[in-house]
Amino acid sequence: MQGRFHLYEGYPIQKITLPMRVFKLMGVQTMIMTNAAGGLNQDFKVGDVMIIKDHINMPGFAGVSPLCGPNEDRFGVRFPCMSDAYDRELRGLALAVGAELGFSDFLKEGVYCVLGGPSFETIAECRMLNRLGADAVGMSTVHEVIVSRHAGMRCFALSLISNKAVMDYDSEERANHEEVLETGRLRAEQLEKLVSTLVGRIEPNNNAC
Ligand SMILES: O=P(O)(O)O[C@@H]1C[C@H](O)[C@@H](CO)O1
Ligand SMILES: Nc1nc2[nH]cnc2c(=O)[nH]1
Repeated sequence: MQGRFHLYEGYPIQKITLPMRVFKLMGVQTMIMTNAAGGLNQDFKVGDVMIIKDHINMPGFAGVSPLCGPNEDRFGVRFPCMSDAYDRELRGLALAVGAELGFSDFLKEGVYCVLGGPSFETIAECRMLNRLGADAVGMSTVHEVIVSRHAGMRCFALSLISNKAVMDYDSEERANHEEVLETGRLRAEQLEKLVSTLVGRIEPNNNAC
């Protein structure tokens, strides 16, 4: 996809995730997703690339899920499991490929938390999310992962840490979209190399539904 839809743009969540079901019908077995995210983990630096190992679905806590409504049995079960949402094998492969490419210095693993946006987080929100176990915060990806997993596709996702979440009341730093875009430009070539090399190494998913 060239870009994606977001909740903050006003789309119903089922429309945001419709492309995943189209991909499933086209025969796609493995979804690879990327996003820009704010770094909550104090060990993360701007420009780090976080392999997502798990997520916290904040809108889900409030009953906002792409799977709300009658279940589409053609795609998957009513109550899909999410404890293995981010494929362990693909995460391992990405770490290995990243090491081969000399990217280990900026390749991390962690937990992504999705919020609705479009406002960036307050300092209190960042502190809370960090204490809850999130390493990065953003406005996408999780809904897409949920629908992909529901349909039996494997998922792999990367967060580019485009800015550091502000956690300190004395800080002069302010989250802003220009910094997000600039960090994206700086890492674009390496991210492209990482993903294209990874794709070249992925075996077909023989367990796909
Ligand atoms: O689509 P992603 O999650 O990569 O985009 C993030 C969330 C907002 O669209 C934007 C904020 O700068 O970056
Ligand atoms: N919610 C959120 N989304 C982002 N996308 C890029 N940076 C950020 C951030 O700091 N917070």
